[in-house]
Amino acid sequence: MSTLSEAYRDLPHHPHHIIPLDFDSVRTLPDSHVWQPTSHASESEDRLSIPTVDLKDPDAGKLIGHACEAWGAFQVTNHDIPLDLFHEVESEARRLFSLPTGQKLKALRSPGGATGYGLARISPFFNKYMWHEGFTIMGSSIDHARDLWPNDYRRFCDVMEDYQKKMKELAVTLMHLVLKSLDISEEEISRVVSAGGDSTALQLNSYPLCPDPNRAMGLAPHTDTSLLTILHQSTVNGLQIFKEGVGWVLVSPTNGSLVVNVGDLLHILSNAQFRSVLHRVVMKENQQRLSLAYFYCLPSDFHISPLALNSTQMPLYRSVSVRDYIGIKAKNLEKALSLIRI
Ligand SMILES: C=C1C[C@]23C[C@H]1CC[C@H]2[C@@]12CCC[C@@](C)(C(=O)O1)[C@H]2[C@@H]3C(=O)O
Ligand SMILES: O=C(O)CCC(=O)C(=O)O
Ligand SMILES: [Fe+2]
Repeated sequence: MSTLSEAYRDLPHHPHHIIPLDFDSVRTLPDSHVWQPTSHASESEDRLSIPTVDLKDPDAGKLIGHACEAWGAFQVTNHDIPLDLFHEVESEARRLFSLPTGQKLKALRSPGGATGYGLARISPFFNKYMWHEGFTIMGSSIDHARDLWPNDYRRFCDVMEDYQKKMKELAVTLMHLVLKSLDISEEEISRVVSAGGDSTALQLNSYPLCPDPNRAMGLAPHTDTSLLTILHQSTVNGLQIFKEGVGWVLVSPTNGSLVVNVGDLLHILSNAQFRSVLHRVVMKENQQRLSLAYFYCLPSDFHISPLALNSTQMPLYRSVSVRDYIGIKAKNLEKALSLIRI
């Protein structure tokens, strides 16, 4: 077995970094959740934003290539995924996160597990806790859903399955456009894209209503491990991406558009021509925030190395299996890429 979940199985977490706070029971922000004030690129933040690409534009591939180079992220419109589907997934996510804490803990991610309810995997790297709860799905969600709703789990599973299917199709389309813009041979493109097929994850994120949003952190700065991540954010602001020389730039939700960002695996594959982008979620508004993140990855036994090389370029990264890279990242977080540099 070389599934993605298997790669996470041998990287156990302490329960302190799995079990979220009982958010409903706290009236003031506990000290364990108070972060230093966060900086903003205040002036530029309002003017600058990541590029938007219309997927039906004949130049979409070129535009996506530019966006991945300049920003490591872009928004995509005209993707043909019906708005209703986002609403259905969000409504099921809301149903899950509004369960009583004791009930949610029945689907808790196990210490050596990859799926289920819990804190973000990056939690152990920070000395404060994030104002966040997540639910990770890899393939079928039936086992956890049965534990949560013994008599009424079908709807949740069906909606999540439908969403993952649509996301996979979109991810394949985007991957082809992205890799073509890198001047990679058709053969290599097919090898990478077809390998990605079963190595995906869907993460439901909830940022509950917070008693002191200015001193809390939704999701701490991180890059995704994926090739590409496709994110749907509900109507509430909070996502920021880091742009070199500018600072943190807000990515406002716009109705029906999806945020796509470059992950570490594409960063390696592109020989750093495309950069995995640092992003975080700040607590801006007095509302619960939901997001749906779909990670398109590669199987754990896939050996990844820079492919986008012309005759004069040297590879910047050594070849590494996805399993080993995930292990390096689990120990070193943001230093992982520099640790595999040649
Ligand atoms: C396929 C993935 C991608 C994971 C791990 C695994 C399942 C859950 C994903 C996230 C979701 C939240 C941020 C992140 C940083 C986290 O802590 O868990 C992501 C991580 C990664 O991109 O590394
Ligand atoms: O909630 C968001 O907008 C971002 C979520 C995210 O970065 C992730 O799940 O990796
Ligand atoms: Fe992320």
